[in-house]
Amino acid sequence: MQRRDFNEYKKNLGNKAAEFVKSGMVIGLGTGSTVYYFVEALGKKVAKEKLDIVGITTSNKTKEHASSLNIPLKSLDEVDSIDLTIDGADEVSNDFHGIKGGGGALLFEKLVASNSKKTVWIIEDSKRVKALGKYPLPVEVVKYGSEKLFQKLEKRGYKPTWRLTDSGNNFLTDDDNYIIDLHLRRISSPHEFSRELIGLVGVVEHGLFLDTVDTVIVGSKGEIEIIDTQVGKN
Ligand SMILES: O=C[C@H](O)[C@H](O)[C@H](O)COP(=O)(O)O
Repeated sequence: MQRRDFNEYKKNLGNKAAEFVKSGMVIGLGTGSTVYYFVEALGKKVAKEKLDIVGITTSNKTKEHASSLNIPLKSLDEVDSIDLTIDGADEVSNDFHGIKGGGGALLFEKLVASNSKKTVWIIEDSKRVKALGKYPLPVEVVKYGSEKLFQKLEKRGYKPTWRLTDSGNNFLTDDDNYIIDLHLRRISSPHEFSRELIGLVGVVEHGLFLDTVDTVIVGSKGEIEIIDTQVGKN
């Protein structure tokens, strides 16, 4: 598929997601190239309809983008809860678990999602999979001792790689941590694996988003499908 078509998909997804936003809401603003179009659409909607909303961002990048469009923003600790979060995802399984963090924003995204009454993901159809794991699983780790942690993950057969910048330095998250990507191919028991990763000292968070999403908006061949996942919040 051509890049232009991809961007068209993302634009349609962003516009559709903006329809979910109503005046008076506190809105979680995800991160990524698909959410970019949602933020664009939201900015237009705020200006045109004089919507009274507050956005809670999940990355510095989204914060800059939303501010440039005059979307009113607050930090997570300044609000009681979030009514609705719109975010992207890297992979979504048939049972609606996801891998996120391709852009490195997993920690703040998970904080925002776990404080949201409703979470919506906007994805292209190609991101739907039977089982998670083909997409590298990001693990955010503190810098200190991270080489030891890397070796531990290697010994367990999880095929870790350091997330690097184009200039070859360690990628730094907005919270100033490193990311190790795990190349697993298939995660057969995501809940068990989530507990295992979180149990490792030095792991701050990982990109498995389990039992999180209420609605998935999928873009395929110019069509948009809205799937209510019926996933109960934990
Ligand atoms: O850290 C980044 C986020 O989890 C993104 O939501 C995810 O990587 C999907 O991004 P995109 O819409 O650019 O594919």
